[in-house]
Amino acid sequence: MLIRFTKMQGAGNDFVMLDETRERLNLTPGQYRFLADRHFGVGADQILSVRPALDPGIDFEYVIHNADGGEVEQCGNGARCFVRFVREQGLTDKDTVRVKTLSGVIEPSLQPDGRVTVDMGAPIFDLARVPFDAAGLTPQAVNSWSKWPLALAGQAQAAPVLIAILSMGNPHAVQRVDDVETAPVLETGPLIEGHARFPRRVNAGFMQVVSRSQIRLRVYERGAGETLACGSGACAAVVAGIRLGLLDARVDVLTHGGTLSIEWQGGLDAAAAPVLMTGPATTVFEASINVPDHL
Ligand SMILES: N[C@@H](CCC[C@H](N)C(=O)O)C(=O)O
Repeated sequence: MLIRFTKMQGAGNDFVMLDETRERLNLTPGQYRFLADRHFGVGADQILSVRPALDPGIDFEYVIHNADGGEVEQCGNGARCFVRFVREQGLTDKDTVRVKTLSGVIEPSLQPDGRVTVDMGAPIFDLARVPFDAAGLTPQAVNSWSKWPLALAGQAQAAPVLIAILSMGNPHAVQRVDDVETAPVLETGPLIEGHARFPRRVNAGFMQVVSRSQIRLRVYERGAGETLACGSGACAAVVAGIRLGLLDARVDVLTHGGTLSIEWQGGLDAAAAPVLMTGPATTVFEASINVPDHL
C-alpha cells in the first residue's frame, strides 16, 4: 500500500503525520512499527493520524501511536505539529483547533512568533487514574504531596528511586537528578517504564533543577525510548517541580532538542488549572512510502 505522509518535528521529537480525514488507512501495529523504523521505514518517535471529528465542538480527532506500534493517549510535541499540519494541508483555516485525543480535549494554537501553544488540560494526581499501584508503599511526604519509592529490578543493593507520579492524560514518573547528562537514563529508564507498579507502563522523566524558572530534562518515553524532547513529560516535570516547591509558575525546560516553555498556575490547592506548553513545530518533508501489506 502506497502511503503519503509528512515528516515533522517539535524540539527534535519526530513524527510521521498521516491525513486520514478522507479515508481510514486501518494500519496494523506492525505497519506503524514499520513507519517508525529508522532503518527500514521513515523513522519517527510517534505516528500521528488526523481523523475527522465525530463530536460537536471538536475540529479533529488526534490518534497517536508510539514507535512500538501501541496506541497512546497524549503527545504534547505532536499536538503542536498537529495544528501546523492541519493548517498547512488546508484542512482548516483556524489558528486554534479543538482536538480530541484518547484522554480528552486539547487546544493547540499557532502564535504570531511561529511557535505553538497548547492548552494541555489539567494534570491528574489520582494514582488509580495514572495508573500506579501504590499498595504497601510508604510515600515520602513533601509539601503535602508525595514522592514514591520505587525499587528497580536488578538494583537490589541500590536505594529505591523517589518519583513523583502524575498523568498529563498519559502516565509520568518524574525524578529529580543532580545532572541530567550523567543521570542513568538509558539504564534505569527502561526499568521504570516497564515497572510492574505501572500496569500501562510509564514515561520516565529525569529533571535537573537549574533555578526556579529553568530545568533540564531527559525523558525515557514509553514505547519509544529516550527522545530528544517529550512535551507531556516537560509539563509533568514542571507540575511536579511546582508541587514539590522547587519551581515557579513559568519554567523553561531545556531538552536535547530545544526549549519548551511551560506555565501552570496550579499548586496544591488549585490542581484543576490547565498546563500551557509553548514551543516549536516544524515540517521537515513530504513523501510517499510503500508499506508492506503482510506486517
Ligand atoms: N513525545 C510525546 C509523548 C508520546 C507518548 C508517550 N511516549 C506515551 O507513551 O505516553 C510528547 O511530546 O508528549
